[in-house]
Parts: sequence; C-alpha cells; structure tokens
Amino acid sequence: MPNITVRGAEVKFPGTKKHSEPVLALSDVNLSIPDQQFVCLLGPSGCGKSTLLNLIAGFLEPTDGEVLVDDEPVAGPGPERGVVFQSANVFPWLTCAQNVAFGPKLRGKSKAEVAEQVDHYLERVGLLPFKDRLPMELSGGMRQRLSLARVLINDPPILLMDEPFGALDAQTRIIMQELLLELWERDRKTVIFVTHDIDEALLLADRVYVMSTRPGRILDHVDVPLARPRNYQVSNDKAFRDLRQSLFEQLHDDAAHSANVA
Ligand SMILES: Nc1ncnc2c1ncn2[C@@H]1O[C@H](COP(=O)(O)OP(=O)(O)OP(=O)(O)O)[C@@H](O)[C@H]1O
Repeated sequence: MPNITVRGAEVKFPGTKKHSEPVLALSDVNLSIPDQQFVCLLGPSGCGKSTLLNLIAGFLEPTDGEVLVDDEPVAGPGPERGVVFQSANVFPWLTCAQNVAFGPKLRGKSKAEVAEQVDHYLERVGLLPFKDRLPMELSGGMRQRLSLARVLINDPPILLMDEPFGALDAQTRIIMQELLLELWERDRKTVIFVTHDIDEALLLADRVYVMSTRPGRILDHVDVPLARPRNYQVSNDKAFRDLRQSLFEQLHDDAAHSANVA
C-alpha cells in the first residue's frame, strides 16, 4: 500500500509574456502521509495548494526536491492516484453509466464485469436511478458524484481531491462531505483534499496541513482528535470549535504578517 513523501519541494513557474517575473509557488514543502490517512491541505487562495496536489498527481515536476509514492519518485500521473477536480470531470455526451464505464472499458474489462461494477459504483454515490441520464440533466452536486464514481471505479488506493465541493451550495456541500466520509470509512483510501474552508478540513481530516501565503510552505500540522464516524454535527463539539479558532488565528496571523511585509 502506498505512502506519500514530499521532500524539500519547490515549484517556480517561469515568467510569461504577461507576467515577466517567475512565480515561486512552493518553497521547501515537506510532507509524509501514511497509508489510509485523510489529509487536508488548508490555506488561503493562491498559496499553492493546487500546485502541491498537482505535484503529487504527477501533472507537474518540482523545480527542486522530490515527491515519492511508495518510495518511488513520481514520474507522471499513475493509476494508483485518482484525481477529482473542482469542476466535474465528465464527458457531456456520455450517459452516467457510460461515463463511469469509461475507465474499466479502457483497461479491457469484460462487458459483464464493467456493467456490474458500473451499477455498484453508481449505487454507492446514489446515482443508480440516473444511470441513463446525460450529465447536463444532473445538478452540480450530482455531477460531482458522477466524477467521484468515475474515479472510484478504478479503485485507486490514493484519492487526490482539489476543492471538489467548492462550487456547491452549502447544503449540497455538507451532503457531499458526509458521502465522502461514508465512502472513506469503508475503503480507507489515502486522501489528500485541498480546501480553504476550516470547517470542511476539520470535519474530514485526520490531519490538517496549514499552508502559508505564497510562496506556499507548510506552517504547521494539526491532528484532528474527533471521533469517527463523523457527520456535520461534529461541528458542535467543543474540541471542533477550539481547533477552528486556533486554525483561524494561525491563518489570520500569517495573512496579516504577509500583508505587512508586502
Ligand atoms: N501554470 C502557472 N504559471 C504561472 N503561475 C502559476 C501557474 N499555476 C499557478 N500559478 C501561481 O502559483 C500560485 C499558486 O497557485 P495555486 O493554484 O496552486 O494556489 P491555490 O492555493 O490552489 O489557490 P486557490 O485556492 O485560489 O485555487 C498562484 O500565485 C498562481 O497564480
């Protein structure tokens, strides 16, 4: 089972015609994520959360340092890392069932096996009654469920999620967070989940990594001692409220400090 190590990672984007200065997006980032841990990367907009996730996904290479999965350097995207993006990643011309079948079909699974798996994963995300619908007939939350099913059917041991519920309304967002918790309780995949929402991070994570304003560094990590299984009511716990306050202060102080030195 894989674990993830990021050592001394730096990402510097070269200057472009529009922005002639290079952008130092990440500086000396170190992480060690054991199997089955649910980790949130928490930080303000533009601090480099997506850049860090893209490094681990293998979409980007570090300009310094290294990223290892199961002690092997990451040399590009791989089947053991499933990625869920903020906007639903689905083919609009395929039905829900066809969308979910896409991955296993590509891997040459038999028709019967694919059909059975498609039903199973659509059921798990609550979309089985919509299997013959097109994505445009679904709500935003349902489309994101479909994205999740498309990734889960490939059964990657690692899930990389980039603000997957960021575009959803508050109620749908809670339902999706609880669905993700339920799926995770059963599968215990290693999850790295990007968010700028403190409550979301505390509801979901075993460990929250707090990132600084740009260039992104890991300021701190906080282990979340709240009992599992969790649902949204955990936010009424005193421990939750205390952690929320302390994370808020940490993010606030870092933002104030960088505003003063800017
Ligand atoms: N391809 C790129 N070329 C140049 N600069 C980039 C590129 N991608 C990201 N950046 C810059 O790197 C910094 C970090 O961006 P990133 O998207 O990782 O932040 P983020 O924390 O995920 O932000 P948000 O929460 O708003 O999505 C930003 O200043 C961004 O403008």
